[in-house]
Amino acid sequence: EVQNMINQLIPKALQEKILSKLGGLILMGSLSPNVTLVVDEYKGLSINEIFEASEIYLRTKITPSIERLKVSKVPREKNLSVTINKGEKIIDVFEGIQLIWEVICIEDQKTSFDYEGYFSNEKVERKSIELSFNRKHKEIVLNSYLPYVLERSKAIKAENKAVKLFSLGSFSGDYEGGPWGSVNLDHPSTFETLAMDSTLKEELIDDLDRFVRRREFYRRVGKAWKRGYLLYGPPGTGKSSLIAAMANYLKFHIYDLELTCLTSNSELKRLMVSTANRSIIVIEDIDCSVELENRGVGGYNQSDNQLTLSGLLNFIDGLWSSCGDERIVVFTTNHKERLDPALLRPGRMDMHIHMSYCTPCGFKTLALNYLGICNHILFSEIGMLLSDVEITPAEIAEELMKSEEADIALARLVEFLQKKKKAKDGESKFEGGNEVDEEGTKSEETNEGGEKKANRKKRKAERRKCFLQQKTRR
Ligand SMILES: Nc1ncnc2c1ncn2[C@@H]1O[C@H](COP(=O)(O)OP(=O)(O)OP(=O)(O)O)[C@@H](O)[C@H]1O
Repeated sequence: EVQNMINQLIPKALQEKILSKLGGLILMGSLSPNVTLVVDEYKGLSINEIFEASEIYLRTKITPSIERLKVSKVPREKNLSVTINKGEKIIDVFEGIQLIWEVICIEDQKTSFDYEGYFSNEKVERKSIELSFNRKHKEIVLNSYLPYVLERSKAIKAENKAVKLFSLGSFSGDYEGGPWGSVNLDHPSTFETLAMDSTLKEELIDDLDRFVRRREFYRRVGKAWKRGYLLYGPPGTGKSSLIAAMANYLKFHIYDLELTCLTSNSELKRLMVSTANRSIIVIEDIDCSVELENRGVGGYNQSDNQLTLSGLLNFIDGLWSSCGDERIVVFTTNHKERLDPALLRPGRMDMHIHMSYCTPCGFKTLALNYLGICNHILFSEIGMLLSDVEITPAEIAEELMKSEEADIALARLVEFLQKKKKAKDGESKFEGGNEVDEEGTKSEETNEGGEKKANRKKRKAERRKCFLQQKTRR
């Protein structure tokens, strides 16, 4: 009754003010046993992170009894967003404590003056979320429950995030990524579909998991929160597919850093600082991207007017990596043996990952991906042939795509592998007779392949540059 009288006589806002002035000491017992936290949408001009997190968290707590929901979708977001409407209440339980959430919307008048001094009143909606619970649980709510809501919302956000591929020159029309243009990645590659050594795959997944959960560790030991991977192996063994699988697994955006588009360290720095946290910076074909070796490797030439390997490495290890969080850098190469020792030095790239020719185990993953089968009478023959010849997963994938019938596709694959084996047997006989000559020819072939690739990359870079220039002119 006393409580009712107080409620009738003193407005709620005034009650709260008195309570806070008295430190809540005197009237606490006689007033409501509940306390309400008001979470406004904005704090000044900035969005209130707790509001944002609560909204996301409450989406997962929607029950069938809720009558009014709001649904929306923003451009480029994959999923619809369903939230509770104003006035609706949601009950949550945390460590046995009952918590009541309510969405509140208050219409307000906003007075503004235009440049001629006329003022106008416009109606604005102020949104807030209220959280009520028994006041004796205040400490638990503030110290455990709200941090939990923040953590959960972060995870939910990450799950729903559309992974993007940022590159120089592939503009989607928006400039949110600064000099980078972006498209949704939509690459279907995942660790499940990736044909690679299963132990290595597990090691890599563990490494990534450890990396993302060690924010405190990196802070404690004073290391920038970044990880470097070097992927090496012949073309078509899945290096790009692995990068896509990593991005899909972590929900990190990819920045495809094409070094051949750049001319100086300062340009590189500008691009690197405009990359976002929780992203993977990819530098493909580092051995033939730019002639870094001729540009002052090892720190002799630190000029900002040139692009140097030392400039790149110093920046990755130095200032840039400490400007942000959760950075992953991936270098790929088809020729690890051609890399500058500075890149291979211990501590530079945390993990060297060899993407090999297709193994019998990798083949089983591909057969499951492409034909939907886990076993077949031809598997053992294919396994034996694969141990004899060097075939990339890309080649196997191409063969498996030639028929939807597993029997036909596998029979064709056997034929294909047998042909390869015959060719290889013939080659090795030939090699036996002309050992010295062949070695020379072989290394020339490899060099030629490398040069061809370098030329291809140069042409691609030229095209990108042209595109960028046109874009700037427009
Ligand atoms: N290990 C793999 N697992 C599953 N599919 C693969 C694998 N390797 C290659 N493929 C298939 O072959 C295609 C080409 O492979 P990918 O581009 O990933 O190879 P890469 O090693 O990056 O080649 P490059 O060195 O020429 O860039 C992929 O789109 C995929 O379909």
